Amino acid sequence: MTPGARVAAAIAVLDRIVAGEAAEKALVNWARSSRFAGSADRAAVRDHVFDALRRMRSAAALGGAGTGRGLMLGVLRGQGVDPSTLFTGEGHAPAPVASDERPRPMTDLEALDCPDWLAPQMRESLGGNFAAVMQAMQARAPVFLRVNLRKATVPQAQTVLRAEGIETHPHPLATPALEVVAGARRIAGSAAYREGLVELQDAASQAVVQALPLADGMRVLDYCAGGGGKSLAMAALARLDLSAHDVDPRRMVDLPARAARAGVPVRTVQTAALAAGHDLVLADAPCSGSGAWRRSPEARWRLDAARLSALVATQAAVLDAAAAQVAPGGWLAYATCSVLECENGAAVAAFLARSPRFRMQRDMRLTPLDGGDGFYLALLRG
Ligand SMILES: C[S@@+](CC[C@H](N)C(=O)[O-])C[C@H]1O[C@@H](n2cnc3c(N)ncnc32)[C@H](O)[C@@H]1O
Repeated sequence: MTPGARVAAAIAVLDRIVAGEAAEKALVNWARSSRFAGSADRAAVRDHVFDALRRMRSAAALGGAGTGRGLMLGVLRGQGVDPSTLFTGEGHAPAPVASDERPRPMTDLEALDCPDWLAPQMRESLGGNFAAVMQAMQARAPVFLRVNLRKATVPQAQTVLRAEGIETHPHPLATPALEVVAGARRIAGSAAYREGLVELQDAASQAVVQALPLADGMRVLDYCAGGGGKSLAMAALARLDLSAHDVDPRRMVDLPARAARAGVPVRTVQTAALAAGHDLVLADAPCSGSGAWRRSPEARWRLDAARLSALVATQAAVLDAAAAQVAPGGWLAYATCSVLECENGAAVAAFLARSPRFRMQRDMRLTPLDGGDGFYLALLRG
């Protein structure tokens, strides 16, 4: 595909997303109906689409319309690319830019790609960092790996990765964290990945696990395990008696194979089989994902006030249920990948007010300005 044809494909995919289709589904549907597209084409179209989703408001203003075409015009203008070099009308490229397809002025919140309704809460949560964090979330997220310290040291993993064309730098957010600076698309096929030397995991997610008071022999429950990213990271740090649980056990289907590849023991547990008395329970609760909007940019536009209140209610229920699994004197660790205080400090304050058995020991707030996703962690002792 020519660069112009890739832009035209992104416009078609964006039109479907604007009409309500989920981004991943729209991309898969496009790829299925475009067998001529190779992997480099698919990657380029995906990058265009996700660049537009990260900047939907500012791109619409720069492109003069909120359609797929307007968004792509705006994305290119925002990147300093003259759209007329791609909108040529030749072959499969989009039609030439018309004289009325001009940028229009934008508000401060449009320029920051912040939904109007959420701005007051975002400002209150982020204080003086509001604009800088919103700007950081307009960019692509770095790719991070977690070195599995059970199998390799950080320099050893770097050497193996380099031999496969993957260049990395250690990242200060967490000891096993590597930022990938070249060759990211080779990771999934690399021996280092297949043999469990490294896992894909955001550096802030790794920092959250590193901040947990883990020690050999502890009985630990990952209460909201999902795919088990944090279970695996915990198991790599200490020799634990570790159980992974999720209200939706289908999310954990790949976990036994991932644990085997990593060479760590993780037991998956159904809700009915949960047995209280854990030294540490991690509740990595479902949340708005407002710290991870670089990675999942659609979430920013799909969130609304009703969904946010429902999430806060779920977080309260998760905290109460997870707390019941903590042994006397044990730890309850509450985490979200949100930067919103209603899901973070306020959720924990409300929990502590109704659960006098627990005391706050420390908490940690990370934003994309620290390099990884936005994350919150509260360590409570019961
Ligand atoms: C943020 S994700 C977990 C991500 C995972 N810990 C990781 O690091 O890859 C939240 C998970 O909580 C689960 N969940 C939602 N409600 C829950 C509940 N009431 N009890 C337990 N898990 C729940 C969801 O199914 C989802 O997999």
